Amino acid sequence: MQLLLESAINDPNLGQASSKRFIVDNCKSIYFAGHESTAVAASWCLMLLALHPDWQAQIRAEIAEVCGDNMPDADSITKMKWMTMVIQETLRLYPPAAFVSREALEEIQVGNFIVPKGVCIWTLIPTLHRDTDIWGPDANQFKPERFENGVSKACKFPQAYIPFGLGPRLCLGRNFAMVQLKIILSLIISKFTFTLSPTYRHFPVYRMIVEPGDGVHIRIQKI
Ligand code: HEM
Repeated sequence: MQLLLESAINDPNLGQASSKRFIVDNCKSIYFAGHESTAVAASWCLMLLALHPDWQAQIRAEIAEVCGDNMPDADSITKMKWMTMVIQETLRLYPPAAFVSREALEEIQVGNFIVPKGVCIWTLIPTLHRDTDIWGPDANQFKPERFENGVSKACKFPQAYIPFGLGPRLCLGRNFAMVQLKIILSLIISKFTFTLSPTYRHFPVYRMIVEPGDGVHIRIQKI
C-alpha cells in the first residue's frame, strides 16, 4: 500500500488531482476489502464458537498443543487444523461477501445458457453455501467436521465454496485474512472462555457486507 501511495504521489504522468483521487480510492478499497470483511468474519467466528463450547474447547486444546506458551507464529499457524475447519465452516454459513459479479465482455455460452455481451451475472454466495443439494441435508448446521478432508470432500463441487471468490479475480487478501483470523482467535480463545449473551439478537444484515445487525454480544471469562 505504501509503495502504491508513494508511486502515485511521485508519478509525473498523474496530475495532482488524479493522484489524490487514486490515493483516496485505494485507501477506500483496502479499508473496505481488507478490514471490514476480516473483522466481520472474526465476529461470526466468535458468535458460532460462543454457541458451540465443544468446538471452543477443541480449538483451545489445539492452540495449547501447537503453540505451548508461545505466541502463534508462521509455523504454529500452519498446524492449526481444527481452527482452519472452524473458520472455513464460519465462512460457509456467514460469508461476509454476499456475492461475486462478472460482466460478459462478449457473448459467451455458460453450460446451456447464452450470456449476451454486457450482461452482469451476480453469484449469490450464501445461497450456494447453504444449498442442500450441494452440502447435504445438514447444510444449515454448524459442522466444521465436514471440512476435515478438505473442501472437495465437504461438498459436491468445490467451486460451490467461494467465500473469497473464484478465478483470476480471487480475493487478493485470502491468505492474509486466514492468518489474521487464526491469530485473533488463538489469542482470545487461549485466554478466555465465552458464551452468547442473552442480549444477542441474531439478525444478519447486508450493509455491503453481511454482518451481525446488532453486533455480537458475548459473555467472556478469563481462564
Ligand atoms: C475474511 C476476509 C475476506 C473475505 C471473506 C474476502 C472476500 C472477497 C471476495 C468474495 C472477493 C471477490 C472475488 C471475486 O470476485 O472472485 C474479494 C476481492 C478482493 N479482496 Fe478480499 N476478502 C477478505 C479479506 C481481504 C483482505 C484482508 C484483503 C487485503 C488486505 C482483501 C483484498 C481484496 C482485493 C484487493 C480484492 C479484489 C481482487 C481483484 O479484483 O482482483 N480481502 N475479497
